[in-house]
Amino acid sequence: MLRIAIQKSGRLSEESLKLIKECGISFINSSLKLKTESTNFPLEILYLRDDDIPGYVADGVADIGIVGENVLVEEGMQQLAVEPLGFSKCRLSLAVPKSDDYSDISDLQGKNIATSYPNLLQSFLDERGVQAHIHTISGSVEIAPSIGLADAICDIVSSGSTLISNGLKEVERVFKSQAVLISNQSLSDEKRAILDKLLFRIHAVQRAQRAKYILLNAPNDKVDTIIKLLPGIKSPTVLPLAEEGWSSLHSVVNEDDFWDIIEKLRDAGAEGILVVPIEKMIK
Ligand SMILES: Nc1ncnc2c1ncn2[C@@H]1O[C@H](COP(=O)(O)OP(=O)(O)OP(=O)(O)O)[C@@H](O)[C@H]1O
Ligand SMILES: O=P(O)(O)OC[C@H]1O[C@H](OP(=O)(O)OP(=O)(O)O)[C@H](O)[C@@H]1O
Ligand SMILES: [Mg+2]
Repeated sequence: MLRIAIQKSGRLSEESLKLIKECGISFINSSLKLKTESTNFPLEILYLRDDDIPGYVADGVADIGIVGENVLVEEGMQQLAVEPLGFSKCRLSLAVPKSDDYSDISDLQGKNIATSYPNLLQSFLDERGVQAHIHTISGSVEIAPSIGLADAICDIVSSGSTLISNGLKEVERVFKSQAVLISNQSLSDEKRAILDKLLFRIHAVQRAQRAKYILLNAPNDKVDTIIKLLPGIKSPTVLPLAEEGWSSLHSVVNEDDFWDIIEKLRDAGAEGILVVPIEKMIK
């Protein structure tokens, strides 16, 4: 049995649970139970505060975990990282009151900065030769300038709406983060084998998230031109349509190239283009 620690409630919880479910791992989810066992995979889930997850994984209380890279690096536990998971993307940024004249980082020399990430902030300031007073608080950081607690803040930003609502503007990006899978460094062979199985499933889910299945119809004389437009795929499926002189082409395209390709395909004579999500993709 492998033990995974995930955040009980917060910005990582929903996506962490979704990933586990998309891997075909079932469990009974109750908001009151802080430990559950999967009914069809050797996995036990522990629901914890995110800040505690790296420590528990390092100590072997949990075998693996999902946590923000910002927390992992803040706690000096980068060595536990297995791989990024592509969700809970955000940045750690410095912000000042919107009416401040800010030109560069030297403006923060000697200032008070409130943050929940003192280590990440300290190394950012050190690298730039700026000395400031770091005031560590555990939450509601954006309130600090308006109550006279600090001149600036360093906190998580995603859409930027919390900053705007609190009369602040983002002035420096300190760290880019996303959710990361972490693991204890001395797993037994049995646990390592379960982790490999889980990683195999995670990769299939991740590959599918980036890919779309595309189906289109084209006159036979356009098929060769259209095949050349489909990137990265050696050989798309070509099937004859019931209508004489027409074919149906099936292929997989990357989400990032999607709109670009769709336009080119249409210009090349493709019709009835269907784009369908893919649930799992095994190489
Ligand atoms: N607005 C956001 N958008 C995307 N990701 C975010 C956002 N805010 C935080 N995160 C990421 O999610 C992680 C957890 O954020 P959250 O705000 O839920 O933490 P918390 O309040 O410390 O939770 P806990 O109660 O577990 O200690 C952060 O460390 C960061 O990596
Ligand atoms: O740029 P935005 O999209 O506004 O997101 C940023 C906010 O999100 C996080 O807080 P959260 O809402 O998770 O609450 P918390 O402070 O209680 O953790 C973070 O601490 C910021 O305050
Ligand atoms: Mg926390």
